Amino acid sequence: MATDVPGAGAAEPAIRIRGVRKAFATGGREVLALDGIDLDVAAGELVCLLGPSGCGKSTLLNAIAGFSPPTRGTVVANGRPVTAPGPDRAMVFQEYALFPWMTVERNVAFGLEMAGATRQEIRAKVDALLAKLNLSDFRDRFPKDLSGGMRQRVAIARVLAIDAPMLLMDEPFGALDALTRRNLQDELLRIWAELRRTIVFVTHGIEESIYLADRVVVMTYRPGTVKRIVPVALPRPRDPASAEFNALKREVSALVMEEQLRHEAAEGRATAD
Ligand SMILES: Nc1ncnc2c1ncn2[C@@H]1O[C@H](COP(=O)(O)OP(=O)(O)OP(=O)(O)O)[C@@H](O)[C@H]1O
Repeated sequence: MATDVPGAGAAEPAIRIRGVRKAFATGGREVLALDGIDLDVAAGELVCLLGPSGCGKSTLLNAIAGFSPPTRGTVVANGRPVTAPGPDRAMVFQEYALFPWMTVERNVAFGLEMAGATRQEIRAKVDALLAKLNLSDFRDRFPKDLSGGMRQRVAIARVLAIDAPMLLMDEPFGALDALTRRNLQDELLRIWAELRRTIVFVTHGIEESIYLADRVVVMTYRPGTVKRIVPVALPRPRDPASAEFNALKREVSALVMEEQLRHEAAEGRATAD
């Protein structure tokens, strides 16, 4: 089917977003968070949603997750219209979302227990995931005894345990220091290369988006629309010090900066009102 929708190709995409608009009513006022979003994400693709605070990245991710349906437009994921959260779309949040009263092992096993897996299946899968994420020595610890990076690893292991074909990640590494962040980015890329899940990753880190993504979707400040899609054709592992990486970083920074300035101008107007 001929189409000019960004990302649209011959194969059925993993995510098909058409005409999505999302308005929130707050204090008698309407906030238009998203408008006219058209986007396709291919199966196995890693796409970053990038833009300044308030441009609607989380709102769009929540619409894909089924947490908050759009006011208008449609989201189809894995061939089915999204009307509610589903086990085919696993979410990873910035604040880990672990059960504090469960050990690492139990946290990772939880989704499998809920799905009715046998004790043997659970044991095999949890062992493999803990090994994959370098957590085997920490299986009996509680979240409070782990660093932020470790907790986020547990959160990722937990989501991988349920075998969702799609991972939706909302600034998952935003609270981590630079070194831990790079480590987890590398682990995510390693796991993604092995398992080839579809990943939609929200960030406001320009370097992070270019380091990770097949395509960076730069969004406009309110209402959030797709401003530009920047394909990142650099081979992995990517070198942030390389000339090619920096050329892309300059291009994406300029786009984000335009929206940041619009954001500041809008806030200035709101304060003056
Ligand atoms: N439940 C809500 N009620 C009212 N307004 C909301 C609600 N959720 C989001 N908004 C507004 O919609 C806009 C987009 O918010 P959203 O959180 O999606 O942006 P974001 O790009 O993810 O920002 P950040 O990077 O700060 O998380 C913002 O102006 C926000 O205030």
